[in-house]
Amino acid sequence: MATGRTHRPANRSRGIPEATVARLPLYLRALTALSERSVPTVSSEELAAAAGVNSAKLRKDFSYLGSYGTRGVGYDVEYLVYQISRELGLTQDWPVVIVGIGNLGAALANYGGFASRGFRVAALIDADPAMTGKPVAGIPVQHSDELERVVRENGVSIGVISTPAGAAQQVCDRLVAAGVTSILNFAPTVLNVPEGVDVRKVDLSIELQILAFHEQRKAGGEAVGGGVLPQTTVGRDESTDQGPDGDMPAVMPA
Ligand SMILES: NC(=O)c1ccc[n+]([C@@H]2O[C@H](COP(=O)([O-])OP(=O)(O)OC[C@H]3O[C@@H](n4cnc5c(N)ncnc54)[C@H](O)[C@@H]3O)[C@@H](O)[C@H]2O)c1
Repeated sequence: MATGRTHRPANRSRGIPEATVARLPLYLRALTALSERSVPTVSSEELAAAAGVNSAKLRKDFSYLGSYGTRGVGYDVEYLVYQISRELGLTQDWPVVIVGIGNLGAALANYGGFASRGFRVAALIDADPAMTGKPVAGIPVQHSDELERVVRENGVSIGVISTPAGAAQQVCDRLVAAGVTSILNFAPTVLNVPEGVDVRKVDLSIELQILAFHEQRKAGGEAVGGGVLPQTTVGRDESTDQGPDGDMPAVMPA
């Protein structure tokens, strides 16, 4: 099996840099909050602050969408919500399957934020026969023997893996063979996937390690190797305010 790509510099269809794609959900979240308050327009500075992103970067990102705002007025909130949703493919419903319904899988299944963003949890799958038929978040868990049928019948293209690390590659292979082309992997292991399959990896312990690094630096001011590190990143949200083409999101390419 071919090794999965770990870096995709630009969005396949429109040449949007991957770092911009990673920030679009942040803009969308901030814009949705404005929309809910019926705010009609927003300046790049206000939106950048709400999204936790630098405003020059925001303007550059929006230029990829062909959205330049109106001088003195700003950006039309509703139109930007529509544009970003369309760009992210959120104007359609995405059935998602979660495999591994333990502590994490159950928490994910119970998370209401997926449905409100167009991700419908179509099925829950677990290898433990004792789990079969048990409802989690109102959805009966199905045995992993059913994985291929469930993927096919629900037209699932996004799979979430929350199994132990040792089972993740095998689960991934079965999901891909069944037709899944995007994987969100929570298991602490690197997955190999064929060309054309996207893997994103979430690892909260890595985020904590990065915070620990900064805590250590704040406490001592000394960098690894004895040199004092530059102060520019202190107080920055490194998951959103990235370097020139740097990308350190909480959800990482696998
Ligand atoms: N990414 C993160 O930030 C993060 C945070 C917490 C946990 N995790 C990881 O998520 C995974 C799940 O953690 P947890 O605490 O929910 O574990 P858990 O033991 O509570 O649940 C794992 C579930 O996977 C099922 N399972 C095992 N093999 C399977 C297979 N082949 N097919 C289908 N289901 C299978 C088990 O029956 C069990 O229900 C672990 O790999 C853990 O390291 C990641």
